[in-house]
Amino acid sequence: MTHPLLSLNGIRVAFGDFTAIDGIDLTVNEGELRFLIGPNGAGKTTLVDVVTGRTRPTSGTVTFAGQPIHGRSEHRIVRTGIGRTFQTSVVFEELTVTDNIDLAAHFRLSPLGLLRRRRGITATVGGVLERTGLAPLAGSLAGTLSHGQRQWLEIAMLLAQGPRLLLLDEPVAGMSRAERERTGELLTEISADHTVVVIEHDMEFLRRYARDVTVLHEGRILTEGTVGEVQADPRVQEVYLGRNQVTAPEHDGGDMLVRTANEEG
Ligand SMILES: Nc1ncnc2c1ncn2[C@@H]1O[C@H](COP(=O)(O)OP(=O)(O)OP(=O)(O)O)[C@@H](O)[C@H]1O
Repeated sequence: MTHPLLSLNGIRVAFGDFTAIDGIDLTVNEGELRFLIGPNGAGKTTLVDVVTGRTRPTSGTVTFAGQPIHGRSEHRIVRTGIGRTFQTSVVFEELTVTDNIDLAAHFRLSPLGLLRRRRGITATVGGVLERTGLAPLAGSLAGTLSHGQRQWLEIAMLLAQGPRLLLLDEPVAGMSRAERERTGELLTEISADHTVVVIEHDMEFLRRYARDVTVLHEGRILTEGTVGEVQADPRVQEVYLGRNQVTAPEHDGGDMLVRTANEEG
């Protein structure tokens, strides 16, 4: 049985005269690991911003765990169990890995509660350190971590908040091959007991770790399906290929998608 955890209905977002999201219906079921792809400017981040309350939709509804959440503040939406990472890092560099996770775990406390909290490695923090492979770095300052380790710390901080839905914005951008592999394994493992939505440009990563893929283009859903179905869709190839012919892409994902599709086709 599949249960919808997140449903977007008729979402539209206009910035002045420009329509960034143009009528999107999207359902993510409990336990899914869903990848959201699309060329630069397709509307992926804006869509995630709508879910997290950072951007109010011009029209449409967002339902999470059976409750309408559009119109709620970002703060309240986090408390309903939706966590996200950003393309830019949000860790406290001068704090240790443990302290960063510990602070995230206590995000529901008031400033006074935060000061009075029990510090150190609680069961939640310890569990997250183990799960993300950061236990050996527990006492290291976040500012000294490698790029990959920093990304894992951000995922660890999300996990510590106990969300039901994790939204990850380009988690493997800038990572080495080994770091991408470790991240893929981590996402697969996390998705065993969380629902995860990943925005990603890295097509090799997508091909290895994605189950279901939604392709956005110009603020609309172009297609949805398994990785194989999406790669084989001529409209998807055209969108990426067309874009590559017109402008040099910021990321190499489009090129890789087409190459992959041709290799397999
Ligand atoms: N605050 C804003 N004001 C005006 N236009 C915006 C704003 N935010 C996003 N846009 C525009 O909306 C469109 C969708 O942007 P968005 O960042 O959601 O795309 P994306 O698919 O995440 O792209 P990328 O892969 O480059 O991150 C783009 O044309 C962008 O310039």
